[in-house]
Amino acid sequence: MAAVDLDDDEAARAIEPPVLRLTRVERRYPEGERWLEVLKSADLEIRTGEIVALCAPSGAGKSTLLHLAGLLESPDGGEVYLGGVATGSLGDAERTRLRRMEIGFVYQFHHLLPEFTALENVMLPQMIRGLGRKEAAQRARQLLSYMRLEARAEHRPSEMSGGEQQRVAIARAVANVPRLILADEPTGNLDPKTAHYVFDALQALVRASGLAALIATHNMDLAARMDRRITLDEGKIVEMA
Ligand SMILES: Nc1ncnc2c1ncn2[C@@H]1O[C@H](COP(=O)(O)OP(=O)(O)OP(=O)(O)O)[C@@H](O)[C@H]1O
Repeated sequence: MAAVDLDDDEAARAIEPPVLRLTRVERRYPEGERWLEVLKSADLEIRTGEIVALCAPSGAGKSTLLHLAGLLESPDGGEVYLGGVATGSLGDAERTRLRRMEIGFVYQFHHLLPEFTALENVMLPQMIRGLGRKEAAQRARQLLSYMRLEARAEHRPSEMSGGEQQRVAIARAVANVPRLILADEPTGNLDPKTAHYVFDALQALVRASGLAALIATHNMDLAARMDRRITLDEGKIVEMA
């Protein structure tokens, strides 16, 4: 039998469970007297190190998929696994704990707290998880400097550009060392050049920290730079060329 030649990293990745796995996931919403079937037997696997673009027309179910992957909603059928853990049978407290530990969210609008500085915004999720102020500040400074924002650490969101605010939001999303980044149009309100710059920062962080990311975007130039592209077709997840 021919030996398979894998390097150590590849071998480790092949053994470990996918960061995110959906099997035969269903989600429907009531629509008058009927049901709107948004996801119908949707399957997906995302592994460590992968950045996957989610490209689909408006209303196809991108946010629904991100909410299910982020344990913000539960499927009507099928299973969502995070790091190999089947989440369907978990109670609310366990789902919240897993979400806080494993997932970082990035939205189209940064949702930074306006009265806090960039540094404090990145410190906050860590302090909510129980880290001391000093350690949280140290990690926040590291992340901001990784994002080339050290000079903006003491600025409030209103004193920063859109691209800078979004880079702070990315630093905040990874502050608790999650395994998965879920992003909904993270560059949707940025000009094309800034969008690429923000994506560069996100990509570098995902690669450096061994995360995975699922990024909903309408920007096909950005999608082309990601490892894989998926779309939604009649409630199923389909790989794009
Ligand atoms: N809570 C809900 N109750 C009823 N219908 C819903 C609910 N959430 C979403 N929908 C419907 O499900 C479909 C998919 O919505 P979703 O927000 O996932 O799409 P999307 O691809 O993210 O769209 P967009 O790109 O416009 O944000 C839409 O037709 C939407 O109206």
